[in-house]
Amino acid sequence: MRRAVPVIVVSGFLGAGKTTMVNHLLRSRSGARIGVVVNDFGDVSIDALLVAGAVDGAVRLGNGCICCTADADTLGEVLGGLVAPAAGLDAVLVETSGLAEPAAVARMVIATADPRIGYGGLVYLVDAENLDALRPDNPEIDRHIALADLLVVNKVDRVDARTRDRVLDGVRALNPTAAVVATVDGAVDPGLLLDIPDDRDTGPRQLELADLLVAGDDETGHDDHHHAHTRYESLSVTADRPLHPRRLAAFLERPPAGVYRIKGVVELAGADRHRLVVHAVGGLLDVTTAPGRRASAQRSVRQSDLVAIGAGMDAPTVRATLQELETRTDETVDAQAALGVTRHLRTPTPRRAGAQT
Ligand SMILES: Nc1nc2c(ncn2[C@@H]2O[C@H](COP(=O)(O)OP(=O)(O)OP(=O)(O)O)[C@@H](O)[C@H]2O)c(=O)[nH]1
Repeated sequence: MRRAVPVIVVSGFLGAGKTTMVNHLLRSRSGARIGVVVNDFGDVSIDALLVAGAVDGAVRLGNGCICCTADADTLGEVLGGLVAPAAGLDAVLVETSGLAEPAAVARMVIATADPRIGYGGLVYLVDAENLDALRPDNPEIDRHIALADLLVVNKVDRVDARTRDRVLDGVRALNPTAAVVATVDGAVDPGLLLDIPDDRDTGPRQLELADLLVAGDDETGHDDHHHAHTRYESLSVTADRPLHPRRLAAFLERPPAGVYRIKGVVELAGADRHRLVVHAVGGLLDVTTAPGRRASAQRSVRQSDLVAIGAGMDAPTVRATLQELETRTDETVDAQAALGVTRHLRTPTPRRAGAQT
């Protein structure tokens, strides 16, 4: 079963750099095909859409603020067209107007009840240059920062290092669990937001899951001094024993600070084992049954692979939490435990008579 297409809500105060970031992602040649829903079509350059080859994936949602003028049904219809398999999109970005209530838009995406649509999280852009001046008159900014799954502190080229660090500390204080990156021109690393497909010939070489891991460990220096701030980190584990469903559910629903999204193929322990593909962002889970059961020459079919992707993660804590997901040899897991994860399955596990799980 095809995974639901993640729909990522991009929000931020007027002029924070939302369109700049969306255009950056469209131009990034990541290999991911991205659809865009914008409040003001004029904001997204057609050039960028052409570069990304995602011309069919752009929808303008009337004039006016998305959270006031659209309801879940309207947005659901628009998104339904974009996530149709024929569109072949890997992700959809919903860029809200600068005055939108991001929680309302996120709720609309979640409320669409279309199994092809998955909520991809709330990305909130912060204007590093103007945050201090804006906060007193716009108290909602603090609330929006607190709600975000990923905070992009943009325009750091417009402030000195001390101000940048103060703004970063300030947003972390308002939202201690979100992943936080500092950017110029919204240049977030696409791998933080998007799954980079490995089966399309759109560049010299596509990033694979394994590359994400390598990218996270690669600390080679770069002359671009912003690079270190904009890159994501990823941590992974491979477990030979099945994972404990309750610990896995807790990890997916309440990931450690700095983790933006989690993905993996997991084998659950319990009387009725399931091999599942899990994706999580912002505590929302997208769980499907893993396709096929073939083990490759190197991999055991019982193995679980999990990757946590984020920015500003405490690596030892995340790694330890990942490692603790594996069941211990002396541990028994009751059959009910799996429900913590399987209740998030979008369709029931197909069963064959006598099938062993
Ligand atoms: N110096 C600097 N300018 C930036 C940066 N990011 C965006 N800008 C500029 O800031 C202005 C606003 O950026 P947009 O991307 O249009 O911001 P927006 O959040 O989409 O704006 P609204 O749609 O009006 O809410 C543009 O002129 C951008 O070129 C940055 O990191 N540094």
